[in-house]
This record gives sequence, structure tokens and C-alpha cells, in this order.
Amino acid sequence: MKFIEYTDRDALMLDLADIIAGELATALEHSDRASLCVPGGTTPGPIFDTLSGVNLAWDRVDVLLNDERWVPESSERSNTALLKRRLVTGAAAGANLIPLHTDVATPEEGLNGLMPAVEAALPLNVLVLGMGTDMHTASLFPGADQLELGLSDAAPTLLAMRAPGAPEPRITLSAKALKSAVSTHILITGPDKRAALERAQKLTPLEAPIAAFLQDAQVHWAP
Ligand SMILES: O=C(O)[C@H](O)[C@@H](O)[C@H](O)[C@H](O)COP(=O)(O)O
Repeated sequence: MKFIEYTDRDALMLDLADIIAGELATALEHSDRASLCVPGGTTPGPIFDTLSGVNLAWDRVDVLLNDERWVPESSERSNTALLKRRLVTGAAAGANLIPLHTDVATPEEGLNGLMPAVEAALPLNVLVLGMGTDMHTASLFPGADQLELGLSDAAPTLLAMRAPGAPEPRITLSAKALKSAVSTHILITGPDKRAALERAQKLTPLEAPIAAFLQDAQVHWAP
């Protein structure tokens, strides 16, 4: 793991957007298509704003979420709506957004229909992960009903997940699918998340799911 500390959040967001754009451009030099897998939640918005202004062959880029809350796009908790508003817009409007939600009642019912497009985007080129102070990442939450499967080598690409720490049912890429990424960036801000990350380094992925990703990751942190 490489830990990169920034003086402030603005610097972090600008630098990481720049790194992601550079990695996508390099991938597109060697391949017809490149994939970018990103977290939802409250932290990455400013990175999306910057990326959506970057000149890149976005029509050759597949964008997908790490995970989605099973809520309609009209909900303010919809990560898909966040991506449409702040990432797949402007210069990046032509990117291919791979859906992680469909209009059925439960993630279990939606899973199989969503799976082929996600699998077609693997292996991932660029992965950005967020983390909660409970050390979850994507929707791999400590105590989640399918965590053990989600972390195992036998995991399917997508799983439904329900957890005490998650207010609604979720759909998530498995650790195996996420770990296909050529490059992994973990985006965290604030002292509580830094302390949580330090705790996670001494725990197993079942106790601290983010631990499954630390070995090959660059962690980007600002106060
Ligand atoms: O949909 C989600 O909730 C995310 O993908 C999740 O894994 C997120 O990255 C963390 O919960 C951190 O969220 P914040 O950035 O809001 O703290």
C-alpha cells in the first residue's frame, strides 16, 4: 500500500482526477476500450466534476459504480443519479454508463440482467474505492449477509448485499471483480477515516473489508 497525503481536499480531488485521466488515456492507447469503476457516496463528487471536463476519448470508456443502493434514480441516495449528474456529462457525456440498477423491487431480481454488461467491462482498468468509518468498501460491509461469499474467490461478479450498516438493500461488485483492476485508488478524507484505515491494516477482510484491497492500492488522503 502506498499512502499519499495531500494538504487539502481540493488538491486531492484535482490530483486524483488527473491521475485517473492519465491512466485512462494510457489504457486507451493500448486497447479499444477502457473501464473506470467508481464509488458513490458523498466524497468523490469533485473528482467527477473535474473528470467530466477532461478531453478524452470518452466514447471508448465504460463507467460503472462499485456498488449501488437499491433505490430509484429519483432518490437522493441514488449513486447512478450522481454519476449522471456529475461524471457522465459535459466532455464525458459520451461515456458508456453500465447500469447497476434496474426497475425491479429487489437486487436479487435485478442481478442476472445486469451481470453481462458488467462482466464485459472486466478486467477493470481503473478502480477508485471509497471507505466508511466502519471499514466497508463498495457494499462489502462488516456483518453483511453475503460478505463471506463476496470476499471469496468463488464469488460471482455481482451480489446482492444486506447489512446492519446499510439503510437499504445493495448490489455490489465482488472483491474478485474489483480486484481485477490494473490500478486501485482508495479515496478517503478526514481523521476518522484515516484512523479506520490504520485499524483495518491489522484486521482481516471479514472484519474490515477494505483490508482485501490494501496490498496493491494507492491511498489518497486529505484532512
Ligand atoms: O454507495 C456507497 O455508499 C459507496 O459506494 C460506499 O462504498 C462509499 O464509498 C462509502 O460508504 C463512503 O461513503 P462517503 O464518501 O459518503 O463517506
